[in-house]
Amino acid sequence: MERYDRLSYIALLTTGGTIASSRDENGVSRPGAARFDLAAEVKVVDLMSKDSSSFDFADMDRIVDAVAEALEDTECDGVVVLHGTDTMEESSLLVDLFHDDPRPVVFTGAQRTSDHSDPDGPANVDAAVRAVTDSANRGRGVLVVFGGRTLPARGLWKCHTSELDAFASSAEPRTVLPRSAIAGVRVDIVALYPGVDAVAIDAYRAAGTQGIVLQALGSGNTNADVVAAVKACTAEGVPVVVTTRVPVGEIEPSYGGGGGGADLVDAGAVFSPVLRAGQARVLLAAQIATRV
Ligand SMILES: NC(=O)C[C@H](N)C(=O)O
Repeated sequence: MERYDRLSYIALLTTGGTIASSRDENGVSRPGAARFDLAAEVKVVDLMSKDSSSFDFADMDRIVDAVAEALEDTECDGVVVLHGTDTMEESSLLVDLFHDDPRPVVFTGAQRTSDHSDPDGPANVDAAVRAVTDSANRGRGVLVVFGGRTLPARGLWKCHTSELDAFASSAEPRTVLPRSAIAGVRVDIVALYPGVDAVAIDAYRAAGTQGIVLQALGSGNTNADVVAAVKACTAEGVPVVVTTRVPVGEIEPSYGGGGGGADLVDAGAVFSPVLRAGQARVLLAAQIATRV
């Protein structure tokens, strides 16, 4: 039986977000430093102090590298990452895609600023630290502990703008990729809607996109103009991944008729069975970066 009764220390990486933010006299939130009293031995690494909605792939690479660096120390029992909620689904997935170590990596953050009269950050950090020290979480990949829930990063999406349990997840099986930076990889998301034309897809293709994620309708459907534009992309070797704007349920190519999911597959697109657009984009970028 695996022994896990020793607590050396936990690495706590801070990146900004609401958990580290306070509000000015106009009620506008801005990130500062995140500090907590914790009943565990914690080594704090201040990586960034940004709202996560302004993160780019280079920022996410920095988090991946910092997690890997923390885990190089065998005395480190696991990592907690404090992160804004807006793009937690992207960063936590990217770390998970490369995380080949049984020690837990747990993301958390907050919906309320640190100067709120009843902030949610302290309880979330406390729960995240406890999750890292829980031997049951070894080998589960990257987790998000937030608002009383413990969720796998793979399949995560932010499902509420203000509720304290802001996330949901539809986990899919983990496969781990060789670690590679994704900064510089260009993958674009195209939102589809009734009457959409090929302008956005053609513009991204002209801009040199390396991959396109379609946020399609229903179980993965659109119209014939989009199918033709997808065919032009895949003919040039630009991969196209189909997701949906519907938050829950499987995505599958079950319709024909010229613009259905089956037509998209005939045009060379591939379906993302579970991941929605934000995470499908990160997965495609990582696959392009690692040339899987
Ligand atoms: N609740 C939050 O953390 C939202 C914030 N805009 C962020 O993602 O950094």
